[in-house]
Amino acid sequence: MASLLKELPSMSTILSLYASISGLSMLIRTILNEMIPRGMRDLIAKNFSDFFATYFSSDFTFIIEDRWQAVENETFRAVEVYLPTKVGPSTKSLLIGTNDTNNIFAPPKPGVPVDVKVVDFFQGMHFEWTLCEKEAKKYYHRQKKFFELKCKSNYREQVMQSYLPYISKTAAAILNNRETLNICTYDNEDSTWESTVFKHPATFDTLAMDPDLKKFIIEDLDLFVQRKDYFQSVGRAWKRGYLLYGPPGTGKSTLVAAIANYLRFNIYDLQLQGVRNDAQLRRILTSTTNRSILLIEDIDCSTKSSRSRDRNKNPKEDHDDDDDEGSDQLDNKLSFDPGVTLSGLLNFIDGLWSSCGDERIIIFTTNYKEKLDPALLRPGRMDVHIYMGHCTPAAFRKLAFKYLGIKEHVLFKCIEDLIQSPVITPAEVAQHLMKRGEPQVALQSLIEFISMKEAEMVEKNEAKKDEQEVIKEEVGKQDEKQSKILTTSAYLT
Ligand SMILES: Nc1ncnc2c1ncn2[C@@H]1O[C@H](COP(=O)(O)OP(=O)(O)OP(=O)(O)O)[C@@H](O)[C@H]1O
Repeated sequence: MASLLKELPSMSTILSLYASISGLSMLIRTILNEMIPRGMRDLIAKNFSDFFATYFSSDFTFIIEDRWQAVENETFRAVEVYLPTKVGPSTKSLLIGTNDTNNIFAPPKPGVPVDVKVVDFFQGMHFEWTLCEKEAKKYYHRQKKFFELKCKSNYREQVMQSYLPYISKTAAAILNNRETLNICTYDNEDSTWESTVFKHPATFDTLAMDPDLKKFIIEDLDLFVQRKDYFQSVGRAWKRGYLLYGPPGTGKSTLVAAIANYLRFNIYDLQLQGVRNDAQLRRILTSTTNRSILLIEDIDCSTKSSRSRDRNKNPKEDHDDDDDEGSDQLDNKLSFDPGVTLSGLLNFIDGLWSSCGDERIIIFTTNYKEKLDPALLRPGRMDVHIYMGHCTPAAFRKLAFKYLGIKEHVLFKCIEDLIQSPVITPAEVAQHLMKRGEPQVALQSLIEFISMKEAEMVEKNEAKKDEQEVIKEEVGKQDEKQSKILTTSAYLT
């Protein structure tokens, strides 16, 4: 111990060493202050402190689950779109595949496999992403997916303020420029939306319909996507409902395809028949993503009309129906499934659940608007009602150009005269124009078809007239009989 104390430097040596170090540091500081400008000095100091803070900072993990408070988590969706673009050499495996069933040569798209680390750099920060899966507690619940984002804990603020908004923006740009759209149908067994590539060639340009109506729809869609702030300021959900009605083959489905292609929105095609109850309907609807179209075709088959078909099966229901005839019947069960109500559906359209999700288009189609429940037609429910009617001369010219590549023909005048009255649908016109050979052959066959349909219609109308005459005569006879009875009873009293 004594020898150890002897080896220690003396107090005066320590003091003189301290004096020399502080003198040297003052000299260095003075030189640096003289030579390096203030801005540069601050930057160096900041980088030094950042480096030490990062180096000694502990790790932090963000968890981004696929659902957020009962709805789809848009942050999860954004990361799902963004992350495959960051798969680099440090990633150990890659998920690849394509859902383009129309094209077996379609190049596979990359995806992020479960439990594989993906590294990303943003503004000098280093991030590690992993997609994880959590087993469902019950066999009929779907597996939960979530992303883990690992970073230094002092990046937290920047992740929230800049990194995640940057990811959302990038994902939106990727989705906007995507080449293919998806159409999704609900798989009841797996309780998920199954998607497949949607490659419908219909556009507003190929759609044969009244030019003013077409212009109106395009302007309405443009206005809708531009008015996020407006919807917020008037306290309405950023949604737009379209009811397309008209006879079969007039282009309702084609218009839906044209809208999807125009807006670059995916389509969720929901068959209400398969939905068990309102709770499931809510789950299905809240698991659709933003910037999408919810399509429910033949909505009339889900309401009053189909229920009346079922009446024959259940006389008790028949009795119930008679009681509330003419009312909104909001709480009546839809016929195909006693668990789904129209009110459940309306709740999502303009009720409390309507605020779930942004930038949604809801489209109902029907061949029989008159059969729809009045509750569905009330102002404010479906914003725009669009009638898709029989083929007009303008629509015919559009189809002729589309199918035959001609703008004029000697037979056009004859066809235009024939279709002044609503006899033929665009689908029927298209069917004839698709015939192989010279345009003359196709147009001739179309003329014959329209003439035949017109003759059929005249015949039907005549038959109807005759029937009405007979009924009128019958009613007249009944009235006469009744008045005789009344006169007799008046005499008797
Ligand atoms: N207005 C139209 N413009 C262009 N093509 C049309 C039009 N209407 C119908 N067609 C053609 O007819 C076919 C059937 O049309 P579509 O399925 O869109 O009719 P729909 O009104 O939806 O019929 P449904 O009520 O039976 O579902 C389409 O494949 C399309 O090629």
